[in-house]
Order: sequence, then structure tokens, then C-alpha cells
Amino acid sequence: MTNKLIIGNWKMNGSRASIKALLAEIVAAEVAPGCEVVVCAPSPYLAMCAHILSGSGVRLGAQDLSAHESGAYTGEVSASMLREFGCHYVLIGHSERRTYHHENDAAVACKTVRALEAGLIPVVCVGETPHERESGQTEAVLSQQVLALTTALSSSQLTQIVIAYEPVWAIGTGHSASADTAQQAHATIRRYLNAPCSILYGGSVKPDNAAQLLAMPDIDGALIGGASLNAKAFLTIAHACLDVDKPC
Ligand SMILES: O=C(CO)COP(=O)(O)O
Repeated sequence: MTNKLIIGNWKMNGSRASIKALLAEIVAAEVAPGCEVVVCAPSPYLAMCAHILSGSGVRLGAQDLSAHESGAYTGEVSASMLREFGCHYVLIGHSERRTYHHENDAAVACKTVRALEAGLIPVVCVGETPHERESGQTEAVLSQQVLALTTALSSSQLTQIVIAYEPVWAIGTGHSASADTAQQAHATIRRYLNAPCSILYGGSVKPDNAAQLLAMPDIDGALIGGASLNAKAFLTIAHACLDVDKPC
């Protein structure tokens, strides 16, 4: 049975009350067999989420981490802190961080190493901008982003990471990549990675397109933004892997 990984990225949304309500619904639902469900919460809520999720099948993730192990880095959160507060996963190099915080491929690779050292599973985000796609640079961009990882990580470390293909033009736009377009990009990433990693698709994944995307041979799960803030939508997506033709 192939495991599908379904990750919700709440971004900078929620409050104590709304997160408690959202998690209550997610925890109460049965996780589809062969499907790992993860929620990536804003840092201040991680401890509360870890408490609520303990004993459930749902795993916790963070949305970023420091490239440093510890020290005088005001405002940063280290990998070991995330691990200590119950995180199993951490998102790295989301396009919003690459754009607004100028994170480059080298910083992303460094954070990935920090996460692995602390026992976290890094979910490294890659993807091209609209301009890069329109000008035919998609493969070049993806190969460059993957090269930073294959250069910085040992071959055994490479097998422990998860990649999320998130085309920037599909994030928060309501216009997901088609299943064929996403499959093509995933196959490209897999070829350049040359390691048995899970590759998730992210970018306007919704209940009505999840099954089609998850049915593609190189799509091993989904990274969900907006729809993960609604328990019903998120759980419908998580259950979509049961509907695909191949076992999940
Ligand atoms: O950025 C994303 C997940 O990390 C995708 O966001 P949306 O699902 O809202 O498009």
C-alpha cells in the first residue's frame, strides 16, 4: 500500500478558538488507511496543537525553522525546539518565504540539513513563478532548486526528505495546475532528485480536484493552503486518495 501524505499549511491564520475547533473536527474523523495527515500550525500554537493531537493519528508540522542550531538569532525558532514541542514535519522554502523573506536555494538547503539533524521530516517547497513558466524556464528552475538539495545532502539524507511542488502561479489563485501539468513537473523533479522521495503537489488543491491530482503516478500527496482551514474540505481531500484507481 502506497502512503499518501496530506499536509495542511495554515499559514498565518487562526486563533486559539478557531484552531481548537478545527482540530476537534479533524481528530474526530477517521484517517483514511494508508494516508498520513499533517497540519502545519503557526509557531505560537504548536504546543497547544501538540497537546490536542497527542494520541491521534494526525501529525504536527511547523511552517519554517532557523538555519542556525541555537544562539543570538532574535525571533528565530530552531529545529530542536520544534522537535521538543511535538513537531514531526517542517515546511522549508515555501514560495512566500522565498519571496517575502528572500530565502535562496542555499538557505533552503541549510535549513533542510538542520531539520534532518533534529529528526524532523523536511518538506521542501519548489516551484516556478508565472513568468518562469511563460518563458519556458520551468525545468531549468526546478532542476536548479533540486540541485541545491542534491549538492548539500548526502544520498541517505536525500531519501529522508519530502518535496512539495508548488507552482507559484497556482498558490492561492483558485487555478490549480492540471493533473497532467503537475505530473510532468513531478516526473522532472523525480528525475533530477534521483532518490525515492515523496513528492507532494500544492497550489489550489480543493475537494473537487484532489482525486484527479492524487491519481497521477508521481503525485504522492498534497500540500493544502486555503482548503486546510476548513475541516470538511480538508478531510474530503484526505479521503480523496481512497478514490484513486491505484491503492494509496
Ligand atoms: O501555498 C500553499 C500550501 O503551502 C497552497 O495554498 P492554496 O491551497 O491556498 O493555493
